[in-house]
Amino acid sequence: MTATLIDGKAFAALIREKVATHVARIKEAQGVTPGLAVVLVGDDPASEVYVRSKGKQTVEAGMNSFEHKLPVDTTQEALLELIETLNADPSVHGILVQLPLPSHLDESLVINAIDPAKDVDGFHISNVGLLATGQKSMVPCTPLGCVMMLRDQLGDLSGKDAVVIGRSNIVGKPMAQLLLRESCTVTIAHSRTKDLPEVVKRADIVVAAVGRANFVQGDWIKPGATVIDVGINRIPAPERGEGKSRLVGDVDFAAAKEVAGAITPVPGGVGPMTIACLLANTLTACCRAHGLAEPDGLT
Ligand SMILES: Nc1nc2c(c(=O)[nH]1)N[C@@H](CN(C=O)c1ccc(C(=O)N[C@@H](CCC(=O)O)C(=O)O)cc1)CN2
Repeated sequence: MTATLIDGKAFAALIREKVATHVARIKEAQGVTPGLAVVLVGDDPASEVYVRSKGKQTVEAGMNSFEHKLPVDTTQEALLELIETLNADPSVHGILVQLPLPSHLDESLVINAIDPAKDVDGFHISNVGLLATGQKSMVPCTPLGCVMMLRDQLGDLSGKDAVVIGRSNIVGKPMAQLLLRESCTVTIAHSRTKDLPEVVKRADIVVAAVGRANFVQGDWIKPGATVIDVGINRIPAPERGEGKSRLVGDVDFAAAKEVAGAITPVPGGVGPMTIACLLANTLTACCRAHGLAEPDGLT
């Protein structure tokens, strides 16, 4: 059996189109333009690429992009001051601080300084609590993208057995909450889980978010299961030439695709959905701030 490939790149393009259409509508009808402020501290090359991409896609969707690049030795005080300013700025509907932050900065303190209504990453403790208690919140972008792809692939998710491998605050835990919201039966597995292959084998839905290249083996997958690979791991690829590398996920894709019913590739699966969902969250935050109707299917 060869699995259906879930094309995250194409799906993300559809989400961006939907966002752009709604943005054009509220600009025309209400004179409101959603604005996203992205804060980058330091010069991590991967973060610079993601931030550039966020700015470009924000503008392409018709929204305002405000980029704040701060030096690596920025103090906590200066960063908190910038966040205060952005919190108070009515043209900014979404604020995102690119992670990881340099090690001298306290990530939790910084994230929790963002106005929860503008927290388009959904990482603020208030949004975490709202999501966990089934209330309206801002939802973290990567898990939101995963659930959108699952709904598109499977329709109603209720009653499905889902395993999330990984318990990070950014992906694993919110992913589990979102699957619960969809009425799945959810297991969160992690490094101490006993008989992980057996646990995974029971699942109709497998979400791999462990950050270990090719960790999930093909023979762990239940035939016909849907596999969402959140991992982005760069590994050496000497076959491409000296010093070359390539991206792989947390799932052994070649083996898993022979067993699964559907699977996301890496690259081109979950990754592109992250930024598309950031645009969707920015639009949602703007609509909420102005008391406007929220677009369907983006939360
Ligand atoms: N504040 C945040 N920081 C970080 C987040 C986040 O959601 N909020 N997520 C990641 C990085 N990230 C966005 O910020 C991100 C990662 C990957 C992709 C993506 O499209 N990946 C491509 C491959 C890209 C490549 O070739 O290197 C793919 O998987 O196809 C987009 C966004 C950490 N920080």
